[in-house]
Amino acid sequence: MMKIPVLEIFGPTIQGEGAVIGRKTMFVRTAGCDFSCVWCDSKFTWDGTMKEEIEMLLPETIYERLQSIAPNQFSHVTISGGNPALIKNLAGFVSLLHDKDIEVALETQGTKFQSWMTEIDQLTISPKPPSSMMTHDLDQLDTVIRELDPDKVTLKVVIFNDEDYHFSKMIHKCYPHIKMYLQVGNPYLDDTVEDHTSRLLSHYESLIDKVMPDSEMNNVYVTPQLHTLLWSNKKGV
Ligand SMILES: C[S@@+](CC[C@H](N)C(=O)[O-])C[C@H]1O[C@@H](n2cnc3c(N)ncnc32)[C@H](O)[C@@H]1O
Ligand SMILES: Nc1nc2[nH]cc(C(=O)O)c2c(=O)[nH]1
Ligand code: SF4
Ligand SMILES: [Mg+2]
Repeated sequence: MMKIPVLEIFGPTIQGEGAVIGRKTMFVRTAGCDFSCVWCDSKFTWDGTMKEEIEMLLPETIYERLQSIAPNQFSHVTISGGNPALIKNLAGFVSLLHDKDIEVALETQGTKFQSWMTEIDQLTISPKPPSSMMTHDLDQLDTVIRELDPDKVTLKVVIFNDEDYHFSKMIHKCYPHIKMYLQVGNPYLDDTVEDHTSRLLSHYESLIDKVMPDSEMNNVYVTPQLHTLLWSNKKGV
């Protein structure tokens, strides 16, 4: 079986984002991304600063590591990155987890489709808004979304400003049948910032204030990143 480039294995913790926010889960974070968002909270997955720490691991080894740090303490694993959708051979890992009765979630930005993605229980696609300084190829996004079961997919757009909000509305209009999460952007990537919780909550409140009067956004979920409210942008939580 093929090996997977892994940068972090941690948990149990709460899933801080999206459709299963609050769910007790383990995280497996893969290395490498095809984007370089200016506000990426996991830059170490692609900027080269941690390249010595990347381990090429077999699915069985990742499972053993998960069990050794949290023996029988989980029934859910979230795969994030970087962009785990760059990896051609995650099928074996996903089916190994399913064989053990473990649910599997995946975080990706929607630039690549792999056949194993149809096996994921909760797939979050997070198209990148203008503030990221990335230009999302919307045809590519559409190709990925068309391959997936709408009931297992959610969209999650990170919002820092009005342009991002407009972008989220455009995406929501294109895919009204897919659940849409608006997630407030975290500008405090240095986790030593003072008062991060009250600052983040006030950004969250501003986003709520934007959405509530908007009759075109009656079907959306508006969330903070729960883990950053608690722990700022600390690694490994
Ligand atoms: C680090 S990314 C990894 C998965 C994939 N590359 C993606 O972007 O969807 C995980 C999630 O964190 C979100 N994210 C990254 N930086 C953020 C920030 N500064 N504030 C809020 N959300 C952020 C991304 O949009 C994505 O939904
Ligand atoms: N607790 C927690 N929840 C998360 N949800 C998505 C995360 C990610 O980095 O993809 C993340 C993360 O890094 N930590
Ligand atoms: S796509 Fe995800 S991992 Fe890649 S740079 Fe953007 S936020 Fe970071
Ligand atoms: Mg994160």
